[in-house]
Amino acid sequence: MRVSGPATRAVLEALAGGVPAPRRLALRDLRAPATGEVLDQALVAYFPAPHSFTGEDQAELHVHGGLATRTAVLDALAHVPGCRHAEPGEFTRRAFLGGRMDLSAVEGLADLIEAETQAQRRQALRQLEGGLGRLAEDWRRRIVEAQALLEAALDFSDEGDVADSVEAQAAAAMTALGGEIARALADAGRGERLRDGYVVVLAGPPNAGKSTLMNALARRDVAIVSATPGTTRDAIEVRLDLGGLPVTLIDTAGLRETSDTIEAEGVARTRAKIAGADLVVWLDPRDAPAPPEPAATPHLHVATKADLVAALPAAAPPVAADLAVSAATGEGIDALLAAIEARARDTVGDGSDAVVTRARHRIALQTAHDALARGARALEAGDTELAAEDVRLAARAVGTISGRVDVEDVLDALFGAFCIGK
Ligand SMILES: Nc1nc2c(ncn2[C@@H]2O[C@H](COP(=O)(O)OP(=O)(O)OP(=O)(O)O)[C@@H](O)[C@H]2O)c(=O)[nH]1
Ligand SMILES: [K+]
Ligand SMILES: [Mg+2]
Repeated sequence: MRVSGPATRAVLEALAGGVPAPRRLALRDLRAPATGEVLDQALVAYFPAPHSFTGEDQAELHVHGGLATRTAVLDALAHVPGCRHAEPGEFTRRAFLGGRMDLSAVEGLADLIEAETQAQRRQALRQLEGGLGRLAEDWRRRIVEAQALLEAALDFSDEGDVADSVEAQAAAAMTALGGEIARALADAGRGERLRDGYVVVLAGPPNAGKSTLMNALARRDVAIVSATPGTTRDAIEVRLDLGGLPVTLIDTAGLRETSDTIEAEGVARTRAKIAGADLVVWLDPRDAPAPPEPAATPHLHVATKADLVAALPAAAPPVAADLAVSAATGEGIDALLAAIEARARDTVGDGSDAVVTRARHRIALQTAHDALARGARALEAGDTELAAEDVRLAARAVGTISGRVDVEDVLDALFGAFCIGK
C-alpha cells in the first residue's frame, strides 16, 4: 500500500511506531492507532520528498495480501487525520502535477501496465522514459525560436535587410521542422497499431473451416465447430502473441445470402469486421472452392481442408491460394502463423522506433505540421504577422503532447483509466 502527501510521516508514526530511515525497508509491526492491536508484520519504506514517485513525502507498506489484513490496515489508515483513499490514477496525477513526469510519459506508464506483448512493452517503456516527450519538447523549443525570429522581423520591418534575413532564418527552421514532424507522422500508424493490436479477420463462405482454424491458431477451443453451415453468428475474438506482436484474431459468420435474420445480422457483422481489419485471411475450402471477396484490405488467400485433396474427383478445379492448410492434420498451420506474423511485423514494427502511439499525438503533430506549412506560405506571400500566428499555433499543438498547455480534458480521461494506487 502506498501513502503520499504531507501526512505521510504521521501515518508511519501512527501505524508503524516511527519513521524508518529513508529508502530502506524496515520490518515493523503495524498497529491499529485506536486500540494498539497488532494488525500485521510488514516491510515499511519511507521516501521523503522530493525523491519519490509523486515528488511528495511517500511511504510503502508491504503487507500480507489477504483480504482481512488489507481491510484492517486500510481501516487503520482511514483513522489517521488527513488520510483518505486515493482516486484512480491519483499517484500518477500527482507525479504529473508535481513535474515528475510529462503527459507522454504518463501515457507510456499506462501502456506499460497494460502491455501484453514484448513489442508493446518495448514501445511503452521508451515512451515512459521520455522518447516522445523529449522529441516534442525539442520541436516546441525550436518552433518558439522561429516564432521569436518572426516577431523580431516584425520589429525590424523598417530595416528591410535585417527583416529579410531574419525571416529567411525562420523560414528555413520552419521547413526543417515540418519535414521532421512529417517523418514522425509517417510512422504514426505503426505505433498506434502496436498499441491497439494488429487485427486479423478469418472470413469465407459457410463451412470453410473458419472456426476450426481459429481454434487451431489459438490452440484452444474458443469457437463452436459443426458440419452445419451458418454455425457462427457472433464475431469471436482472441488475442495472440505472435513473436512479441499483439494480434487480435477474429472468427466470423460465413458470408452468404440468407433469409435467416439472425444469420443475416452475423453476415453484417462480418462485413464490418472486414472493413476494420488490417489483414483478411480468406478461407476457401478445398471441397467447394469459392471466389475470394474483392476488397481493399490486404488479403491472404488460404485453401482449407487440404487433407481432403486426395478424396476430390480428379476433375475438381485446384484452388489458387497463397497457402494450403488442414486443421485436421495440422498441415500449413505454422506457415500461416508465420505469414500473419510477417504481415503484422511489416505494419507495426517491433516497438523500437515509432514515437507516435496514440491518436492524440498524431492529431497534435498533424495540427502543428499544417500550421507550419500555412505559416511558410504566409511568409512567402509577405504576411509575416499571419506567419507568426501560425507558428504560435504550431507551438501550442506540439505543447499538448507533453501536457504543457491546456489538456484538462485529456487528463481526466487518462488518469481515470489507471487503477487506484497507481
Ligand atoms: N476434413 C477436414 N474437415 C474440416 C477441416 N476444417 C474444418 N472441417 C470441418 O468442416 C466443417 C465446418 O467447420 P467450421 O469450422 O464449423 O466451419 P466455419 O467456416 O466456421 O463454418 P460457419 O461458422 O458455419 O460459417 C466441420 O464439420 C469441420 O469439422 C479440415 O481441415 N479438414
Ligand atoms: K459450420
Ligand atoms: Mg464458424
